[in-house]
Amino acid sequence: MFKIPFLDLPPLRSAGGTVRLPGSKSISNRVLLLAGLSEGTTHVHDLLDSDDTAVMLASLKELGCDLRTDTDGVLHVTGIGAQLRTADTKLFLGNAGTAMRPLTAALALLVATQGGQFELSGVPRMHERPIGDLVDALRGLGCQIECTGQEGYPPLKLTGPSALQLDQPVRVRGDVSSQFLTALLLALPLVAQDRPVVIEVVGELISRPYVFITLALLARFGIEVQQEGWQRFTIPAGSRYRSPGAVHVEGDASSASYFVALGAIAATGDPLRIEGVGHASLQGDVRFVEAAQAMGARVEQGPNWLEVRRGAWPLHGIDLDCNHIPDAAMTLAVMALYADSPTTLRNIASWRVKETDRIAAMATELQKLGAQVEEGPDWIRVHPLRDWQAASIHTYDDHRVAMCFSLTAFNGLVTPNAVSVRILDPQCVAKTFPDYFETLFEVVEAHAEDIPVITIDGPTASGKGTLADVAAHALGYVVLDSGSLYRACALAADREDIDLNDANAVAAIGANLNLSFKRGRVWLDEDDITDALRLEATGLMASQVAAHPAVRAALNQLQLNFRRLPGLVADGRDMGTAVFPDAALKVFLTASAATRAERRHKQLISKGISANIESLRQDLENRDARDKNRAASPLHPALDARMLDNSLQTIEESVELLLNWWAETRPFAAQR
Ligand SMILES: Nc1ncnc2c1ncn2[C@@H]1O[C@H](COP(=O)(O)OP(=O)(O)O)[C@@H](O)[C@H]1O
Ligand SMILES: Nc1ccn([C@@H]2O[C@H](COP(=O)(O)OP(=O)(O)O)[C@@H](O)[C@H]2O)c(=O)n1
Repeated sequence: MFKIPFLDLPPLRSAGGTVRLPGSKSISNRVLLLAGLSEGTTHVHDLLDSDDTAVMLASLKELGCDLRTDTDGVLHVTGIGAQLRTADTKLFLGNAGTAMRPLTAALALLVATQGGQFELSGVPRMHERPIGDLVDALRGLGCQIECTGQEGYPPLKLTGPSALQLDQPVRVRGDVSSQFLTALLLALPLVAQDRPVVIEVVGELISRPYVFITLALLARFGIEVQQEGWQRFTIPAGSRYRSPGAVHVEGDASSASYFVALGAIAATGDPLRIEGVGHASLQGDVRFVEAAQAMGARVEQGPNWLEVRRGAWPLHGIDLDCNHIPDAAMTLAVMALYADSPTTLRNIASWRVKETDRIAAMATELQKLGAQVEEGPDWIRVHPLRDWQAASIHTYDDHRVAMCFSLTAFNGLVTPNAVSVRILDPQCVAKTFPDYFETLFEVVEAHAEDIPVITIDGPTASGKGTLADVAAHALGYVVLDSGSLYRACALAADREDIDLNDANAVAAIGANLNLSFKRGRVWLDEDDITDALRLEATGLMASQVAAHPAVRAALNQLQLNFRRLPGLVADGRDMGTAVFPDAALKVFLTASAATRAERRHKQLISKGISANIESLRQDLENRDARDKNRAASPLHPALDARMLDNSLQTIEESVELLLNWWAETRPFAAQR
């Protein structure tokens, strides 16, 4: 996950390959609640690992469920068998609507029948998301619920016991959110032992596919709800939650929408294969596929997979009632930018009460890119965009805003003047798809020259590696420590007893280096060479082999291969002058010889390697001289490098300066 303030996406050009989707959020949290209320143990496979499921799991634990994850990642949930184990608890539910609504209903009924007190709260945004219709329905049954902040919104205090009146149908509004009905359907079996319980929906039920998921999962847990259309539901007398044993959670169909769109926009060669959802999925959002097809996507599907390619290009504008795919429909608003005519998405009033007011958010952010957008209370119209502006996209703590705006990075497919897109707070995707951006980068390609590079060159122990690591971390970029390649090459040659003056023999070793980088360690073939690499003796050998043009040529491609999405910070001697001459920012980092000798001394001592400061200084001055005076790629600043002497700076000060310089090169600096 990119835990950084912003992630810059350079122009992306094509897509292809295979994506395995994380588990569905809707299914995961419903399954968890049902397993938590059931008797017996449920073995949950492919559960989504996200903020929202973490909230539900923490709540179940608090309520006394036994949770265990085995080495295969299967979660074993032993439920409370509808019996409260704790009577007075506060639950913090973050911004997880899929936890707040059903837990409110279940706990309100449990305290009404068994006594106790629960307080349910969340983040500030959760306290702005209405829950009044559910509270009213539960109060109508006899539950005691207090809205401790504003009436109709969390936080809530649930107290009991209290008498329940179950002989009349429970009435709930269905036209604002189907989550209220889902909450009641999931919870009312708790009180349907002696008599059937009837729920009547007031108003036209929206988002029916989500209710369909609820009914299907209830059936798996032993509760067969009788349904009369979408207005009346009866939970039969004698209903009891029973664990079905194993449950496999489907891939998240809403998450699939970004990759379906990606295929429609950019899979011009191989298709984009999406594993985890298909025509047999329970989730209504798989019908996003039909909308994408209407816009031009070519889709093949099996029971649990999809393969998507570009069909029509540009895409076609559509006019669609999105009631059946409320979450996935946001993706259409971004696809609309690549269309040949305006796209109108209707019947999306529920967008206004999600993680953020999604109609307003989409309109504002699309306009930042230059798009013409119109909106109404329950609709949005997006016009095709050809004259794009680089933009910094606010994500409103809304995972879907972040994910769907990543697709705007393909603007170079409809304009010659491709622009980069900045996604603010990219870690908000943790709500449903923590590794979304990593997954995206695995199946998309950019032109190498579009992938931004920062180079940091300079003499030994000036702090290049340190600065490169911290800066790369802050930007979410890949790091190349080019010195380690020269060091590894020298080490490999030395191990084979090759004369380090034999340029061709060392170059042959360099061309076939089998290096891998795993969890901060460096491996040469089967050997962990991390520690050997850092020895001063290895540095000296590296400087020796680095003087051979043939060795430099042999290692060149290896270094270019590090230019990967979303960007690169490369440190060495000739990163800005020879390997990445087109880098957007080149820094030449120096510090006095005395300072550098002192730093290297401290560094070695801290690693338990003994060293003498005078001889270190002598060695580094010799190495500087050799690096500066060699014929092949000598150490010198690039003409367009920015000079940074950090002798008197802390690491933090150097990093801040570099990031400020970087911000100046970015097209959206003003919007930050
Ligand atoms: N600006 C700085 N101020 C103080 N110490 C620094 C600074 N930059 C780096 N160092 C320290 O100097 C040592 C050498 O830095 P390193 O990044 O390994 O240098 P290089 O990659 O240029 O050889 C490290 O222990 C590092 O913590
Ligand atoms: N891009 C690079 C990086 C390193 N090198 C050589 O490899 C040696 C070791 O590099 P390094 O970056 O690991 O060295 P330190 O600066 O960390 O001591 C340097 O002294 C250079 O001679 C190079 O020639 N070109």
